[in-house]
Amino acid sequence: MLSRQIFGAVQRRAFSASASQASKVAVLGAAGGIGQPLSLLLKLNPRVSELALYDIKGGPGVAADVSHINTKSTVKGYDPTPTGLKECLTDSEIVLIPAGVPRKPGMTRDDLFNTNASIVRDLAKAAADSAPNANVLVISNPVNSTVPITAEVFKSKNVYNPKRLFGVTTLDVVRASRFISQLKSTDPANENITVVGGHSGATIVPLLSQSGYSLEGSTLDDYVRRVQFGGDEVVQAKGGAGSATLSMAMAGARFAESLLKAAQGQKGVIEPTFVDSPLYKDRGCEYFASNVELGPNGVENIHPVGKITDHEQKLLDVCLQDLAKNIEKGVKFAKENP
Ligand SMILES: NC(=O)c1ccc[n+]([C@@H]2O[C@H](COP(=O)([O-])OP(=O)(O)OC[C@H]3O[C@@H](n4cnc5c(N)ncnc54)[C@H](O)[C@@H]3O)[C@@H](O)[C@H]2O)c1
Ligand SMILES: O=C(O)C[C@H](O)C(=O)O
Repeated sequence: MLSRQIFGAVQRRAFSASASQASKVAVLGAAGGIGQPLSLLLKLNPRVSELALYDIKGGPGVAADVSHINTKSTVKGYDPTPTGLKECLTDSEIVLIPAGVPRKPGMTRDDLFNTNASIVRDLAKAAADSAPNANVLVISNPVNSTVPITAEVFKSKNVYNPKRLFGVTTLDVVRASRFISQLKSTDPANENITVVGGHSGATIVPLLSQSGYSLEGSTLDDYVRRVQFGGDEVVQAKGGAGSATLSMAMAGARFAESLLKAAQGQKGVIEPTFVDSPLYKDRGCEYFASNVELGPNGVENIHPVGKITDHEQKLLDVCLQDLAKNIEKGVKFAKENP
């Protein structure tokens, strides 16, 4: 009885409000380090009515396990075949993609490109064919390049809708908020630090000044570095067994929840995300992460970066140079390897 009360309270805290609308959510890579806890969190979300789990290995097993949780949604695991993938994707409102290999110590996210680019390309092809109107949430790294790859695939099949493609950068904001709360002894739940740019190293630009903080000198440098290289902290600590999975699952579930809230009519839902953006196209960046208001059609309004300090401007200038190269690499790959 007590455990039911505790579970209910946790569930209500994690996902407020109930859903009236049917929402099928698919996870591609559902048996992985991120995929499993992400599937668990989605099963706890009352806004999800149907959970579709696909992996090249172990999808049905994860689905059987998660399906015993006593929430209303149905859960199905699909066989690792083209038909299984097609059925998993069909009628999905949201498709989350955490499929691909994670980093080991000493690797950059770009070092994952050779393996993950083709995995994401092939899953994007299947999504473009079977779920062309879904919101596609790319988690697989390097996000700065896998999002452009996904866009090129959708463009090649004439179904690209820039309002429905998202690189998931939520974890950067989660970290930036947590790390400032540790420095300032505040409640991290009340922190929401804006982070713009992309999702790797110097392309991750926290804008502390916009939350009224003014760290100086090495405290500022250390903070920025920790946000930019928070992923490496986890990769090091796991010592070869992968990268962030649990915090990422929370971040991915939060982003999916925000999209569902917006789709179900809630106004003013804002999340940071890496999208097709007008902000820095003139600097070679077709895609850029900033705060984005979500709506029933996906992207509703892309917020500009706004007022920043000279220090933040310098970080942004470095970011844009790296980001343009990462984006170009993804576009080139997709065009040369259709
Ligand atoms: N965006 C972010 O903030 C963020 C955060 C953490 C990790 N990541 C990235 O997410 C990816 C996954 O990380 P992980 O720790 O879950 O890795 P993992 O190896 O634990 O899991 C990956 C899963 O993908 C599956 N997979 C591989 N190819 C597939 C395909 N073609 N179709 C379907 N499934 C396939 C594997 O079988 C495996 O179950 C990595 O690229 C990692 O770098 C991104
Ligand atoms: O660091 C990684 O490789 C995984 C992820 O992008 C992260 O930020 O934790």
